[in-house]
Amino acid sequence: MEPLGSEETAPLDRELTSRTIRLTAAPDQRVALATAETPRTFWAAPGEATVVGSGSATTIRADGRDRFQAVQDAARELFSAGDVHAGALAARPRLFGGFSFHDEHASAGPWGGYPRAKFDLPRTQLTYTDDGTWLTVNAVDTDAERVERRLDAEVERLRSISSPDAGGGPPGIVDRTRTTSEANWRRSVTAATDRIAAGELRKVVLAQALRVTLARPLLLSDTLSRLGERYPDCYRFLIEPDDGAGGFFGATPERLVGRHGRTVETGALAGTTGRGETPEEDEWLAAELLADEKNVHEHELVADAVRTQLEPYAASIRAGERAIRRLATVQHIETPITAELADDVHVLELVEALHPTPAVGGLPPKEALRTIRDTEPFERGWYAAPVGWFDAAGYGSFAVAIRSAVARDDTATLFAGVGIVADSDPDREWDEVQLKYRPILDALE
Ligand SMILES: C=C(O[C@@H]1C=C(C(=O)O)C=C[C@H]1O)C(=O)O
Repeated sequence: MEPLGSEETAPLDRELTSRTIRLTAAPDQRVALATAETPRTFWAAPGEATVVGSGSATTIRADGRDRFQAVQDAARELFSAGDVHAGALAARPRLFGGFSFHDEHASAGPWGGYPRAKFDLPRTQLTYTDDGTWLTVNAVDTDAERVERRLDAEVERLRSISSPDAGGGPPGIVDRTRTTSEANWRRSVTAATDRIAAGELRKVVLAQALRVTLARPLLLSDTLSRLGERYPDCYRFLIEPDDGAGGFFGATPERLVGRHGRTVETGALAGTTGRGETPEEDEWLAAELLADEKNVHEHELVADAVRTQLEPYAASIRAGERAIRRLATVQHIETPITAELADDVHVLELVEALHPTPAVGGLPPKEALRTIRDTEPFERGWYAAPVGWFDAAGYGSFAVAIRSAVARDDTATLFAGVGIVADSDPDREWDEVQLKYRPILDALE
């Protein structure tokens, strides 16, 4: 990476020190997360190393309209002067976090402690790869000797952890409150389809929130482990505010964008049906979905928008075949899209260009976002927004934070949405929202 500041312009007290060691024995991911300091980080993604982060060596926050650029600038400064011995690529320093869905976002209610952008450099990071587990200790404004002492102490601590019991299953749900009644939903969907018919909109994704009261406190380490059993091919994440109160977590099937070298991987995921009772019924539902004009149209709007947004950056773009993505509770239409970059473009620039795709926003984007703001009676917060990580080179991986919830004390707020197009039926869309709550509801009740 091209360092931005010279020795003089990069103040010494921002210097990053990072040390890594390969562990011969490591606690499993659930135990590592259960015993981590707040704010904790968890990231598990298909084809990637799994990361458990403990505490924060430094936090980058941005609250302005230029939040994507502001995070990139702060990270460039952080990474410009460093004493980094990573040992393995996967164990290099990375910033983990995300953004709010809307540019205008209020850090209130369940979203207290969530600014418009926040990324943590974990103080201690465990990286689980196919060929071993690595421990990394990061620090800013500390001398190398202290960092090395912390590394030794952390190896000892990890060796002596006795496994906390898995908390005895899901916490259970004692009460539920919907943000949206069926009557209001019908009115909102009909208003949206009327506007689509009038040519003011082409697609809008409307969401609902569901607040549940839990019978017992939620153990997020257990919850993420349960989600991993049912959704091994999804992006599982946990982000916490600085004080650790109010974790945002989920298991999402949707990649926003990944960049490694000049290769960009993204895709379109939109169009939904349920799962069958038997393999034959699954196949029948999948075939029906792929042949359904409304769902294919809804999907193609997303695929076209992703290709168009990537074009200015790409030397080449390739879209794969439309296919079925089968999950434990639903089936989606998916089109993988890959591109080769013409230049060295930071992954956050691609995140900004793509978010929100019409899979979670709509078309035209501005009109759809205004409709979402005017219609939804709750704050989306970080729901359906980009979550993930990036490194000093501007490489990274981001998912769309759907199939998610934010939990605080004995409550959790779940979110789920659906794409509304011209011939959407309010009752069917209502049922689809309920289906999309299932991954998180099943992990809680
Ligand atoms: C908005 C959500 O899902 C999105 C909407 C889909 C649809 O309308 O078919 C499918 C997958 C996601 O892109 C959600 O799960 O909350």
